[in-house]
Amino acid sequence: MSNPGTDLNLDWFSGLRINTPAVERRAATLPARRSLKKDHQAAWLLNAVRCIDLTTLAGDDTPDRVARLCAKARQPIAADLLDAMGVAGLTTGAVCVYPTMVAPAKRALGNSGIPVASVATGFSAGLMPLDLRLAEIRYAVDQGADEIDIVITRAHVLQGNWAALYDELRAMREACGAARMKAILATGDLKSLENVAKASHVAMQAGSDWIKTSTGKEGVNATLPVSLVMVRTIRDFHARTGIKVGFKPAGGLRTAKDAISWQVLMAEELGRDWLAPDLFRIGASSLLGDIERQISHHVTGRYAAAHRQAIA
Ligand SMILES: O=C[C@H](O)COP(=O)(O)O
Repeated sequence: MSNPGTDLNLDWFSGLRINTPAVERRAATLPARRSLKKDHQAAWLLNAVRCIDLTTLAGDDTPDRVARLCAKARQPIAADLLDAMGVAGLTTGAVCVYPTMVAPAKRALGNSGIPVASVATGFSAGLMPLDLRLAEIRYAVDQGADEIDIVITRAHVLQGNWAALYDELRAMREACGAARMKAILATGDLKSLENVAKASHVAMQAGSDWIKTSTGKEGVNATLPVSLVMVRTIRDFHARTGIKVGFKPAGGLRTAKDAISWQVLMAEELGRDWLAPDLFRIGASSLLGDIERQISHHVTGRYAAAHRQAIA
């Protein structure tokens, strides 16, 4: 189901103030919370795997590297470990690549049903004329992308130009056609939590299916305080419209502990519906290795040698 969006409603956030110390305090408690932690840790790690957008966004990406990544997306955890846990058919949520790598990814994923996400709109800075950014979206869709991860114009946020932000996002949404859209806010560039919340509102009003923290290329990428602010705007948007928008933290998530912390955030702030790949993705290039290590430890009681785990 995709988000049809709403008109631009500035009054939903014009008086918005954020108590930063309170947000930071609340975020700091999340990694230690018990709700999802100990008992079912392996199950939560498996759930994180099915929500990963397994990503390669490097200048030296090649079709071969993308094919290896896709093989990992199809079989993210060693078969013997999954057998031991009685789990079958586990894949990552998607594979995320640059537009010219969409076709190799589609080929490698075949009929696995795993979606291909493409970044577009002049990733990662987005500083290109709008018609070229829209053309890039259409190219990626034409190549077979199922999901498009766009970047916003940070200047629109920094200048409080909400109508311009809304209009560009609407045009991007339109260019996506049937593909689902993730709006990357690049929160590390937005200067304040108020700006993060306001940009989140506008992105949802303009019809984003997920809002995403970061490109992985900003100086500061996904953090728990920023994520808390974003998921609370998702909650607010849902309360006002009945529409469920997804969340994608991305950039710098590398450990199984990170995967648990962000799932605790989703469960506590939004509820269990937001723990499925339709509404939750983790954008990560190097998280899977640590998750596999922890699952291996869970199954065998010891840590596997690094060479046993395929590169994620
Ligand atoms: O969208 C995904 C990010 O580029 C991933 O960032 P990462 O390489 O820090 O995991």
